[in-house]
Amino acid sequence: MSSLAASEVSSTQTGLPRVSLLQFHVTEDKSINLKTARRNIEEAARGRKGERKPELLVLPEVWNSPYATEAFPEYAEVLPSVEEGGDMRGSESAEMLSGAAKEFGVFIVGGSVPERDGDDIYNTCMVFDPRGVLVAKHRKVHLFDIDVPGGITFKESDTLTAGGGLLTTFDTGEGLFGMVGVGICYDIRFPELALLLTKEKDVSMICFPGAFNMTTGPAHWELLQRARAVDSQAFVLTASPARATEEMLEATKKDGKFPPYTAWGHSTAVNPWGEIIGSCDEGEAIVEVEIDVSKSMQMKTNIPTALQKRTDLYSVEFKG
Ligand SMILES: O=C(O)CCC(=O)C(=O)O
Repeated sequence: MSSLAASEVSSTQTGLPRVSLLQFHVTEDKSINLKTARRNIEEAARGRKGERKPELLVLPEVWNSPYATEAFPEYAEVLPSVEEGGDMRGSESAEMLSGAAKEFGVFIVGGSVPERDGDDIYNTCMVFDPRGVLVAKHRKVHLFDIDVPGGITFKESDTLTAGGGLLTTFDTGEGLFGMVGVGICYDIRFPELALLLTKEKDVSMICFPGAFNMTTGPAHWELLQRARAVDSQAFVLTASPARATEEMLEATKKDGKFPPYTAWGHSTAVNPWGEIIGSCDEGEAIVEVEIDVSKSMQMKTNIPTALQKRTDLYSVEFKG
């Protein structure tokens, strides 16, 4: 069981809304993953004694399945759609997230899970509101296909299809976080996505469930979050799976079913000024932070880059 790390939490009770980032271990056993996620949601949603409870939780990328292209088709579920009112019956992961959101009265950015839709498999994030209603669904737009010799080779497109909807948002209301955007992991490398979320949807916060690795994690994870926060002038929040222990990696190798994946961890929250306001290391953790959304508006007013674009010379265009 993970625990709230005191050093990661603001000690003052300011009355500002809060967000918790959930970082937990993922195994090959889906039923264990579901229980672990549920237990972490419950622990995070209770908050710290005597302090305001978090209003929004963020789970990691691919938390119900091993992070392996071979595993995605096997673990994929038919997920509800926002348009059809969110019928959860095809998905035990959606059912769990929706039930927990309702029980604890909290927004849940449900990390991501493999989604089956006909012959296609997507890497999909579902967002539930405090009534347990599915309010947004983001299919990872930019697939993680990279080859860094001596580092990491990964090709999500071996089994996944890229999502076709770039700008995924949900509204939490003015008293909380306003408009919130969603991307998944590799999506964070594309500044256009964050810029368009600000330009078209005026978000003040962007959540990126992610699972960086031991090559690009130390080099780029924090850098990309701080960069996206500054260029979109919004809070950036990430949640990663906890890094597998040596024991867990050995067991995965011995079992031989799926190649082991070593996540970088380090779930992090960054404010629009580019400062880290909460983070953890590679182990299981719940990172709880206060969010003052007025900081996003302040940045947009004080350093009005959105109004100063030389659109006569260049543009970043949304094609719908
Ligand atoms: O961009 C990276 O370096 C890692 C991305 C990743 O792990 C992912 O998209 O799942």
